Amino acid sequence: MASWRAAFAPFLRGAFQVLQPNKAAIVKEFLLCKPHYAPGVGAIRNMATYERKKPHVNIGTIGHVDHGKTTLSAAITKILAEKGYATFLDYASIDKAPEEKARGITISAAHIEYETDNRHYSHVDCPGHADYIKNMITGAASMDGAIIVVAASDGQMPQTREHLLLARQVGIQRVVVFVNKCDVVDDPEMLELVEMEMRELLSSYKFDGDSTPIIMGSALCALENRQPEVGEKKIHELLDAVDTWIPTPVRELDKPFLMPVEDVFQISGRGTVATGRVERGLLKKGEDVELVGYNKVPIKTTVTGCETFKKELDSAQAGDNSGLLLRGIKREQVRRGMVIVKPGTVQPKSKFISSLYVLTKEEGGRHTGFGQNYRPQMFLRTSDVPVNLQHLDEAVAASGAMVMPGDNVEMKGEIFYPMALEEGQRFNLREGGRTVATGLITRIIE
Ligand SMILES: Nc1nc2c(ncn2[C@@H]2O[C@H](COP(=O)(O)OP(=O)(O)OP(=O)(O)O)[C@@H](O)[C@H]2O)c(=O)[nH]1
Repeated sequence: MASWRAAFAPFLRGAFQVLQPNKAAIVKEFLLCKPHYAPGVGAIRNMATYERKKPHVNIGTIGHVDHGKTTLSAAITKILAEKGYATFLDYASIDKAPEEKARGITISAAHIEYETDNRHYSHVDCPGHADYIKNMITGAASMDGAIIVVAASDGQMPQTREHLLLARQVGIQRVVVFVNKCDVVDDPEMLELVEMEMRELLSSYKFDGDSTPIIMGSALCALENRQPEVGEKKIHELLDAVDTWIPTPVRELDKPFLMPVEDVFQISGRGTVATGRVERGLLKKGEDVELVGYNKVPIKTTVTGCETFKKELDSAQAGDNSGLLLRGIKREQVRRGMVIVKPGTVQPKSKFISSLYVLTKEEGGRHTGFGQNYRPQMFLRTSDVPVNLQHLDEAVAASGAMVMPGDNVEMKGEIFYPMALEEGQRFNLREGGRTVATGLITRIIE
């Protein structure tokens, strides 16, 4: 261990010199083996090679604030660590949010690595607080399936519903429900009610409400080694349900490479690393790429290193949670929301036609309608940019017609930056801290 640290000492010192003290502390955390925190960011040097022995799946915990997502994430690593399938991460090392908030930097979702007998997982623990929903969206954007955590003591709450809706919108087909805190609820009727209401809610968001596995347990009991019948046993049941109910996605390996950027880091002496989940294709170390988004002309560069969870990858491929080391690129040139693509395959665009569904008040949306030139924030892959919306039909626009909550409409959109827009892509519109509409790009105009 000592020699390991000694090897890194000059590297760490270099990093600290160029960074503000608070940022330096964060970089130190990345480097001193916190593999759950940023899957693609290690030192990209002298590391083990990642072996693709099991199918890889991206999942995560979603749900209302304080319902137990972080406790459950910690409990999963504890139970799997006993089988040698994970590194045990206690609650404090996963729950970074308060610390990050105090430092005034973006609250991000924490990534955790583990495996079961059948699959290898990257797990993201999404912050539940409504203020952090933006990060939940980008976290969920990289999930293939999710564990929705709902406390038996509260039942479903606003973010239970909002997270489920967003999960649906970012393309998650199946979720598993973990009804947590069952250690403090004795009344079987109350548990039955929570289950029944969750099944109804799932169906209302077009998940399979009848067949979705619902596990009743206690993450805290599992973590604290007590009441194994609601603790450890239920974590095993949950993992079995995840293994069997959430399908291994078919990855689009034969398409041109595309990875939306979730985060960017400067590794002193090495360069800039962009992390994210590869959406499609395959990229080998040494290949040229372009950064598309926010600029009219894509930025050209070469990927000189790929890694996942501090292990080196020969190639980053669809589904991988990766970090890509970009040659000759400054930290400031890369932004969350850009995409890294095979050169020439994606052009930045800003005008499109979309099919929109406007959420009702009951779904957490607006109470009133909106008219011509409505300007909410558009969330697309990992980006969020302001958008201007207009009626397609000029006569309708001239009449001053309003779009009302509950409406399905076709509208023209223009975003304020050229981004990697594609037909068939889903997005969300948000305003004042809530999701107001969900949409689908049906045609690119320009
Ligand atoms: N009694 C009981 N308490 C629990 C259980 N699981 C979590 N808690 C407690 O509930 C509180 C919230 O748990 P967290 O894991 O932080 O909840 P969270 O959903 O991750 O919260 P955010 O990250 O803020 O959205 C903590 O005080 C936990 O100790 C459980 O199974 N039983």
